[in-house]
Amino acid sequence: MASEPVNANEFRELAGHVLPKMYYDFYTGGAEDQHTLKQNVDAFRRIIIDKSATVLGYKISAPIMIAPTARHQLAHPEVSILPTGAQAIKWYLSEQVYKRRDISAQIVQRAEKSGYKAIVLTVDAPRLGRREADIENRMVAPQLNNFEGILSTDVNSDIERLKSITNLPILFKGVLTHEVGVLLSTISARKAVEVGVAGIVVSNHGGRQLDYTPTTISVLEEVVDAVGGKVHVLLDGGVRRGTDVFKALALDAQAVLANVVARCSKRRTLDYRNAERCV
Ligand SMILES: Cc1cc2nc3c(=O)[nH]c(=O)nc-3n(C[C@H](O)[C@H](O)[C@H](O)COP(=O)(O)O)c2cc1C
Repeated sequence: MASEPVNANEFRELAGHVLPKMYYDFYTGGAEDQHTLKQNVDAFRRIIIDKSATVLGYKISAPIMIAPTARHQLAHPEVSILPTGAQAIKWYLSEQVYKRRDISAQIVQRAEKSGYKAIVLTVDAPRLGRREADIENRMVAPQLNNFEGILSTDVNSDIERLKSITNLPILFKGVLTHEVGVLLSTISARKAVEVGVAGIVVSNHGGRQLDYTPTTISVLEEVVDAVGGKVHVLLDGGVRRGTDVFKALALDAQAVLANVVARCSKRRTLDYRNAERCV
């Protein structure tokens, strides 16, 4: 042990150095051959967690992706350059779809040619959020005057337009609710499934668009339940630690299980390990 103990095993090892053997053995020992005691620990050790996940048919080593963020150049002129050897699976983020099919087609085809594997359509940014710090700092977004009237904000038309120009899977980013209009998001999980997206990102744009929307982690279960396993569900917002990822995964699993239980409710007993039999 190098310095201070950092886990239970190292505390036990330290105790072995400082306690009389009689007391150390009393605290740490088991019955007879101590087989069960060792087996308890070994049983956990034998379980190897495979953290990999599959998204849109691509295997990723952990269920973690990087959310799109604009204007990296404000931090550093070269900061948004992807390393040549990057193993990343890139998805193209589209804030808006253009009313003119040829402009949309041009952009999407460029993304396809550059090896992007999906189109992510941000559905919670028909206009920029009121960011008061930006107002105070006079950090005014460049006006997109040239685009006036050519951007669409109608999700139904957007998805049809996108589908007509690409075979790439399409995801909606910015879904917060299962039903249209129940909460504040313009698009619900059910609607997203209905119009044929491959996945949705539960997101409130990191709280940068509309204040007082629900937190993403609080609506995850409802959304997972609503899509019933038909499309991928991703989440962003407030994820700051690896344990946050596992909390989200746990809620996701809970929602899936609840869904299965609901569908199996007519059965007298439910074998959770074979729950898919009820589906
Ligand atoms: C500086 C910044 C710029 C962003 N730009 C975009 C953007 O252009 N399009 C978009 O869909 N989301 C954008 N987002 C939102 C992120 O994709 C993501 O939804 C959000 O940051 C997640 O919340 P978190 O910051 O708490 O992790 C941006 C976020 C930040 C912090």
